[in-house]
Formats: sequence, C-alpha cells, structure tokens
Amino acid sequence: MLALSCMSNIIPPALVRKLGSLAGFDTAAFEAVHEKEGGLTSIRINPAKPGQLDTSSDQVPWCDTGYYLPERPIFTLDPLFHAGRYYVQEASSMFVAHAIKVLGLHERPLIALDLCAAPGGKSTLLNTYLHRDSLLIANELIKARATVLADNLIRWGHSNTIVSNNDPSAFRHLPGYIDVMLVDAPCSGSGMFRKDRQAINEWSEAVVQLCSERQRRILADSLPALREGGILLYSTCSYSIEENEHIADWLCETQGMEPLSLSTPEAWGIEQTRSDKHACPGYRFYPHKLRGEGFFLAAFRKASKQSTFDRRKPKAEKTITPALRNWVSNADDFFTFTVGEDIHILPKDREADLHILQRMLYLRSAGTRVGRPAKGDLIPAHDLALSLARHPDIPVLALAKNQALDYLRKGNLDPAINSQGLKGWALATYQHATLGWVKLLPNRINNYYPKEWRIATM
Ligand SMILES: C[S@@+](CC[C@H](N)C(=O)[O-])C[C@H]1O[C@@H](n2cnc3c(N)ncnc32)[C@H](O)[C@@H]1O
Repeated sequence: MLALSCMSNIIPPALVRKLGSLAGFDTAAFEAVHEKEGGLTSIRINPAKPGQLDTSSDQVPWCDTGYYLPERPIFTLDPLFHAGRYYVQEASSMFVAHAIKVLGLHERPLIALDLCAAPGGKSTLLNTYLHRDSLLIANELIKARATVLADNLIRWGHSNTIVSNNDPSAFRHLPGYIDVMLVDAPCSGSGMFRKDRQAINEWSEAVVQLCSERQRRILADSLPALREGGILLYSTCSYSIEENEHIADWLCETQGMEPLSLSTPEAWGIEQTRSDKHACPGYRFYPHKLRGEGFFLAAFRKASKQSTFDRRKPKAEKTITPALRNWVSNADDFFTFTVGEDIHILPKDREADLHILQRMLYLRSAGTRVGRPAKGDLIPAHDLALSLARHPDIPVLALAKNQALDYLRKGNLDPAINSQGLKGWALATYQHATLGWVKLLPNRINNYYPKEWRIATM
C-alpha cells in the first residue's frame, strides 16, 4: 500500500535504472506517464463481419482495423462484442499487423503458428491479416485458457483455424513444417503496469531472470518446427532488456536466426533499438511516446538448415453432403470430418495438415463445427452461426438491442418478434451481426444460445 501511494516510487527503481542505459531513454517522462493508473481503450474490428460500428474515433497508426475509444464502455452489454464484430485489444500489440504487411506475409497462403495464443488477441489479428487460404494453428499451454482461446476464435469466425493445447516441446515433432511463427512469450509484464497495478508488486529482477530463461526454453523447444527461411515474430509486454534484446542476440547466436528490420514511420513514436552483440532491430513501445502500453517486437528469418518430413496427401477426402449444402456457403471449398457426433468443416487443401496435426498434437478444435446430423438434416452448432462459412440464405430473426441482450442472457423471447411467421431454424441477429441460433415454433421461440456463454443479468 505504501508503494502504491508513493507515486514516484511506483515503477521499481531497478527497472528504471536498467532502462536508463538504453540510448535516448527518457526516465522522467517514463515515470510521469506511470503516475496515473488506467491507460487507453482500443478495439480491432473484424472486417469480415457486418454490424454498424462508430469508427469516427482515432485509428491506431500501425493497424488499419484498430481504433481508440474515447472511453471504456461495458463491452458485455454490447451485442456486437458477442457477435465477434470486434476484439478488445491493447493498441501497441496490434503492431503485428504492420509486421505482417512489411514482411509480405499476407501475399500467399502460409502455415502459421501462434505458439502462446490465449486469449486470442494476436490469433484473431493473424486471421484477419494473413492470406485467406492460410492455416492458423493457435496453441495454448494452459487448458482453461485454451478454451477461452477457442471461444474467441469461434466468435471471429474463420474456418481455417486449429486450436491446440500443447507444451511448446510438442512442436519438435513437426520439423520444418511452419512458415511463420509468432511467439508472444509469457513475460514479467512491466509493459502493463499502467493497466495492472498488481503486476508492479509481483515484479522483481529475479522474475525477469526466470522469464528470460523460460523464453529461451520456449523458443528452443519450438523453433525446430520453423522451416528454413521461415519467419519468427517474437514479442513481449515487458520493458526488460533481458527479455527482449538479449533474447534477440541469443536467437542469432544459438538458433540460426537472422534479424529483420521493419521500417516504421518516425511519426509513430516507436523506438527502434539495436541489440548489443548482433545489432538486431527491436521495436519498443513506450506509453510516454505513443498511444499504447509497453510492448516489444523483433522479427527474424531462419537462416540455418532445417530438415523436414514427408507430407503426402491422404486420399480419404469427404466432400459436403447434400444436406449440408443449405447450411454452408461455398460448400465445395471444404471437406468434412467428425469429432464424436459433430460434423466439422475445414478448407479442402488442409486435409493433409489435419491428419499430420492430429497425429502429433492434442487438438482442442479444428475448423468449424457445423452441427449434428438429425433425420437427414442437421442440428446446427453455435460455431456455425458465428462462422463466415455459414450459408447466406439461412432465415434471420432481427433483434433490437434489449431483445439481443435478452437472447444473450438465454432469456425468453416474445414470439411476436417473429412477425413474418418464419418456421424452424433461424439466426438471431443484431444490426446484421449474428449472435446465434433460435428455433421458431408456431407459439414460441426456442433460444439456442449456449448456456456456458450466456451473460449475467445486470
Ligand atoms: C502474453 S500471453 C499471450 C497473449 C496472446 N498472444 C494474445 O495476444 O492474446 C502468454 C501466454 O503464454 C502462456 N504460457 C505460460 N507459460 C508458458 C510456457 N511455459 N510455454 C508456453 N506458453 C506459456 C500463457 O498461458 C499465456 O496465455
């Protein structure tokens, strides 16, 4: 408590001392910006989904789908949040979008791995910015967090995504398989001090050291999966040199990586550093220099030789059955597979990848869960309602805001809303954005919003 009330001592002096050794570091401005709790609110919109959003506010300079909000709304009470129309994401970390563009990673289909992916901020960004025919493997070590990750990716709606729940060392079984790998490593969290005061109490030089060692372990364990010539994006929300520039030097020294620079306009206020030994460019975000929290990113190409394995295509491809054609748009682009009773779809040219990944990893989910067969038809899954692969001709029940919130609370809906007298399965929508399924009966509307997703009554 004493530390919290004594403002100039809020930032651990040992951290400030170390940062003071970086060329051009402005200690006074850094301390001043940390005197107030809070920080900014920003969202990144999902350009693939409909729904009116007020984007008159300022754009995040390094991400054309990122916007600062003038204040923090109660996101839970906005149906568009639940529809995956946007993701609430800290502005600095949206810099990954710029890195993708500068490195041309959007130009052709790639296999991408987001190794430390929960809750999914950067995975949803990768979904938006990578080439649409890419495959994204979003991995998270901690099981409960992998569930949150999977849910956020369902909301975002892309079918070309696989969620895995593995230790980084599991990726050793996929030598040379990945084209681009993002390691947004667990770190000491100093970049979030303005948003999370508790992080200040938990910070110590020993924690920085432990994090630095863990970051090396995570990278050494997973890097065999990156193909020769493949790209690594390494990021943290720490200011500590031990977790940033020192890791960059270590990657060059021991992991056969060569540094890449990402040209950024000076007006953005991003500080470019050079590591001591290999002059690796690093991109530092300081809240006193730009509108964002503390963040670091560095990019590398794998220069060393990397063996790989045989990836012959299996021939068991199952195409979409006639019954599914009314539910899935561009049905011929997908193949189907079942998990338990549920039918899933994944883009056709990813069938071999699914077979490989099923053998080597523990997969939490793959592609889009479409639903369960029932008497020649389908009981549609919630994932399909939120998916971009959903058929455009499925009937729609348009809801006003209070009705949409009742729907999201899994409450009862007045049958009078169904003024057109529609029957059967329909999509509950708000401002053209889909929230989930309803079943329309003559005197009733059955609410199929998943009970584990429902919002609390406020
Ligand atoms: C900085 S967070 C990732 C944030 C995420 N990339 C995003 O943008 O939403 C780091 C993640 O690494 C996971 N993690 C923790 N220890 C790990 C380890 N030893 N190996 C791999 N991942 C780990 C954490 O559970 C956490 O989800």
